[in-house]
Amino acid sequence: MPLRTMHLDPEMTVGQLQKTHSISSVGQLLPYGNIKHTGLPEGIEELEQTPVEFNAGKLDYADEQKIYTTQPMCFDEQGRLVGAPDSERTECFISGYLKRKIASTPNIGARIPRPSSTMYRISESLGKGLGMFATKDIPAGELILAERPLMIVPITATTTRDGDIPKHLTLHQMQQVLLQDTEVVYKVLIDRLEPDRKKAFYELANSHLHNGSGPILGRIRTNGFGFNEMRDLAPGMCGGYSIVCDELSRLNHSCSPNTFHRWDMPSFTVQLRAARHIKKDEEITTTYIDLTTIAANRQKQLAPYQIVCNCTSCANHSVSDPRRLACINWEKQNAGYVFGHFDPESKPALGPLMAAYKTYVAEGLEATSGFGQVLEMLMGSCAKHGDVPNTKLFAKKFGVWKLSQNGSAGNSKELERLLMALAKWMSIMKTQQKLKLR
Ligand SMILES: C[S@@+](CC[C@H](N)C(=O)[O-])C[C@H]1O[C@@H](n2cnc3c(N)ncnc32)[C@H](O)[C@@H]1O
Repeated sequence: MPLRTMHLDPEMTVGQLQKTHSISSVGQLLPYGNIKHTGLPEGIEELEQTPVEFNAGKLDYADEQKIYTTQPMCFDEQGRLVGAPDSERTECFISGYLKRKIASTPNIGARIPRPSSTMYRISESLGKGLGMFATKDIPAGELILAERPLMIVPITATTTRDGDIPKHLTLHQMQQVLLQDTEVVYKVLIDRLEPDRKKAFYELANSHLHNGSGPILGRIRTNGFGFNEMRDLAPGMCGGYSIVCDELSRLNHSCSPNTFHRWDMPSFTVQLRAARHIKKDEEITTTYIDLTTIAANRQKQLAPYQIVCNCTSCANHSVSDPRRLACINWEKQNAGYVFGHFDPESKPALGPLMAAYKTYVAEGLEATSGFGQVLEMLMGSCAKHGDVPNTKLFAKKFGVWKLSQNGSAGNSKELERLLMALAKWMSIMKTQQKLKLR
């Protein structure tokens, strides 16, 4: 069972805990809220950071070895390794496994995609600090921003004390040691950031002021994104990473977010796209949590961010909860659905599909995979029923949804391909129907 889900006695000692768990697994148990005794316990000296070697081209590390590295690697026309420009460098503390995975990505260090124009401003958002707002109408699927992160670090607290933590410390004290050590380990990265990027990092919000996290870790915990593509998947490792950006860190949470975000390995960027039409001056939002649950559970998930959400769904939970439950049930009924494998021989009833579509839209859940599923099934079902206008309509919507998930640069091209494939499929079906009629 992951340590995170266990109820451990904070007064249990390190010696007792080590019988069943590794020290590093305690780093996953980051405390939040107001903690009484923070800082290094008496008698524990501050961690001394040993000199750090940076070697961009070196790859022969053990999978689990954690290394400091500046990414992404970029190559000149002759194929020689050159760094990215200062303002486009990401400072990382990652495993040897992940460094190799990044290095083996085709076209790594690709150009950062640029949106067609500037579409947002950062300004005050009532009761939420700063936020991101649309400066024009943004159509669904549009790229709003692609940003190379400031830093990438493990999601857990980290130490280089290696087994040197006294056995008499309590779990709570040990957490505090790990939090302090993490600050020392990550300071190396922050000090390597180009001055404007370093300033941008320290200007980020920090909602972890009273739990023992230092100014660096507090900001990382407040602002980091996590992505499946950036995980340690080598045997025996399951570590996730926290990816901290500058502008994208200003995205506030909503339980009905109007954007998708994804990690694009070749350009080494986090990419933000509109999940539905966003009106000028509307706040641009993302989600920090799992959306497919009722308001009370969402509030629990938001507690570590010190957020009491008052989005429309939370504020009107008596109306919203039944709709969310309908979406959750729909996803359960269709669990195991594989995109692109819609069975043209099946003829799902249009009524329940249209009802599911309307519920997702009413709940503002366009950014979920369930919504993509509804769109693809609707597209197929309309085609099967010979409803050409609605097939086109849902094919277009599904194309936009898919684009936002996959993020290929040429949006109209991908859509065109999808429509052509669909047209071909419909003409085959028409021919089949004709053959049946004869
Ligand atoms: C990633 S930052 C977002 C940007 C932040 N508002 C700022 O000023 O830089 C996360 C923090 O913003 C605030 N926040 C984000 N979404 C919120 C919401 N829906 N309601 C209240 N506060 C929110 C919380 O303080 C949270 O810890």
